[in-house]
Amino acid sequence: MLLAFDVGNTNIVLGAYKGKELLHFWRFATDKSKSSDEYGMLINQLFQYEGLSLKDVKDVIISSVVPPIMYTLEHTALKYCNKKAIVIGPGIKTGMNIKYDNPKQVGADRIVNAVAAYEKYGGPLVIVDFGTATTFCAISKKGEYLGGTIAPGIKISSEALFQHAAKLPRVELVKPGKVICKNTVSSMQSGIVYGYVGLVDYIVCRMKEELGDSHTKVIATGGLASLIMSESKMIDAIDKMLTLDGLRIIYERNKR
Ligand SMILES: Nc1ncnc2c1ncn2[C@@H]1O[C@H](COP(=O)(O)OP(=O)(O)O)[C@@H](O)[C@H]1O
Ligand SMILES: CC(C)(COP(=O)(O)O)[C@@H](O)C(=O)NCCC(=O)O
Ligand SMILES: [K+]
Repeated sequence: MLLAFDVGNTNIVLGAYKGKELLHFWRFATDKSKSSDEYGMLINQLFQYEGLSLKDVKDVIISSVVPPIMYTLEHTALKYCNKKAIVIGPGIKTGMNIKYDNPKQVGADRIVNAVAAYEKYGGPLVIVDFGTATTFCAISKKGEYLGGTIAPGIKISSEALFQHAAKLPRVELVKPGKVICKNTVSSMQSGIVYGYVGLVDYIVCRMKEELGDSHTKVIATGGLASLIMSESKMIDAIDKMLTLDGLRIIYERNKR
């Protein structure tokens, strides 16, 4: 069994693969104050609940955009799975040519998404990942990582709005159905959700123009993808498991 960790700034998504099959996945908070034993016990409990055993873990692979948690998670893998984790970074074969000024600067999650999406859908591609930040990545027809855009995430944008205005409450992220709204909550929901759809469609539209290929596919992933997809004119499909699948694919390319 392969244990794959996708460590984001808000959540860790953990997947257990048997070959190509995703047996189970779990999502828990990224908590820099948790110890390796606390993560070990958490994972052990999740495994037991599903009738799995940590003894069956053959390898561990980690993609992280949160450097300070890596020592802890690598230690968890060593102590509870008896494995040295494969960490996405220098020395790992991704099979993707990274055209960033400094390839080391690209978030590991963006590269992993790109590898999975190119393998599953082919290029050219735009990938939109709705996480703490919303990232847009462009992949060429021949599978090069060309670069992209980073925007503030939907949740943190809405938090900022309520934190900085005394009379604005925290609102649920849903579509209010109109943009001429007659109360504070709906007005904020309109600004956040429809405003965000505008952001996404504009960036994707420009990316397609820069790519210059009308066959460009647009794939969305991340927690809040479905909320935006339902209004967007530019997103072709949602693939919730993109990052975990990318980890599985990269693992296959680097098997020891
Ligand atoms: N299924 C979901 N429904 C609603 N909100 C979600 C869902 N999953 C994640 N979120 C929210 O979306 C934001 C981004 O989450 P996530 O995709 O896990 O980000 P990251 O990869 O940066 O950790 C978080 O604020 C999280 O609370
Ligand atoms: C842009 C990100 C913060 C997104 O992270 P997430 O929202 O998944 O937590 C992450 O990919 C990152 O830290 N990237 C490094 C900068 C870059 O990709 O250029
Ligand atoms: K992510």
